[in-house]
Amino acid sequence: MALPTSIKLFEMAPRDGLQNEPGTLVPTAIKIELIERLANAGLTHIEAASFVSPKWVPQMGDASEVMHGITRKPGVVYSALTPNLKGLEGALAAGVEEVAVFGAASEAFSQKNINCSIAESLARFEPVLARANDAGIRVRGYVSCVLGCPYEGDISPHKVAEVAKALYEMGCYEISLGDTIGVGTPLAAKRMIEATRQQVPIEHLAAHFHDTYGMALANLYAVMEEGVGVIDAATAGLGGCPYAKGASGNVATEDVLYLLEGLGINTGIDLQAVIDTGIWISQQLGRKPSSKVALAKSTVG
Ligand SMILES: CC(C)(COP(=O)([O-])OP(=O)([O-])OC[C@H]1O[C@@H](n2cnc3c(N)ncnc32)[C@H](O)[C@@H]1OP(=O)([O-])[O-])[C@@H](O)C(=O)NCCC(=O)NCCSC(=O)C[C@@](C)(O)CC(=O)[O-]
Repeated sequence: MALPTSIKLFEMAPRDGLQNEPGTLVPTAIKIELIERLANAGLTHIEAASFVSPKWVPQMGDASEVMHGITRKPGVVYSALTPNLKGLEGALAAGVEEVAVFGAASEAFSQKNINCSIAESLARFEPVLARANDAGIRVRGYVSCVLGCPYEGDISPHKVAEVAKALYEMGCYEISLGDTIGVGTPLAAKRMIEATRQQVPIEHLAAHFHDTYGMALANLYAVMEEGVGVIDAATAGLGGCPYAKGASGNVATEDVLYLLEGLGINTGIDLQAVIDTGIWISQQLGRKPSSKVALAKSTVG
């Protein structure tokens, strides 16, 4: 199948990128500056915060302050994770204009991550969708562990399709399919998409691939060939998941942009500005960006 002619990038660094940062809390001002720099670089969808329990994910404990603190750029959607009604109410009070619920295709991961079964999570999301609908905001849905689980191992593509379908039928406008621990390979990624697109139209599917085994770009190319046109990525390749030990961050935004430029797919995003932002945030965190493109195009290496 031909590759999509346009790709929407969903930037994850402020949320998925920072939620698992070890050590001291990243200052709110740094998070705000990161979000503003990303918007200025041309990213139009930025997952900015997470309204989850601060006991579970301390780095996201200042979600409200972050959302209140950012200067919003017209045309940019600043979204946040909301696992339940409490999170949604916090997000609404902070002026969030799009939220996301997050489930899993693995029972064990669901328990570790959000302390309930898959069925309980779906039941918990129903009132979140209803309230968000009343408030006039869109809800994205995530499915974690679509290509493998740290506790259960292999995950059936049919289980992924089943959970994605439930979220879509509940009203999620887009379903982001997470290779949470980055174990996928291209053929497995294709098979997972083939099964899921039977239940959810391909234009409502997004790829959210972590790069633990260095396969994320290859997997993205494979699912783009299946028609996936939305990609989640984190500048500097920041991140990991608190409930998936050893998992590295999302595929780096810089690397995805370089791939897309090479394919002649224009995103309107300024690659150099993203590289600079990745170097800046990595310096704040005391490390180098994990983006190969950033390292190749700069002197930080
Ligand atoms: C879902 C819960 C809250 C259930 O946690 P729980 O303990 O089962 O919830 P509860 O309803 O029994 O409440 C317990 C306490 O948490 C509070 N609470 C309850 N809800 C909230 C809230 N929204 N915001 C703030 N506080 C909250 C609640 O008020 C209470 O406070 P206490 O009375 O003990 O002081 C918990 O398990 C949690 O916060 N988990 C966080 C999971 C998480 O953030 N994981 C990382 C994101 S998912 C991910 O990274 C994957 C993804 C999306 O990127 C895709 C991929 O890569 O695959």
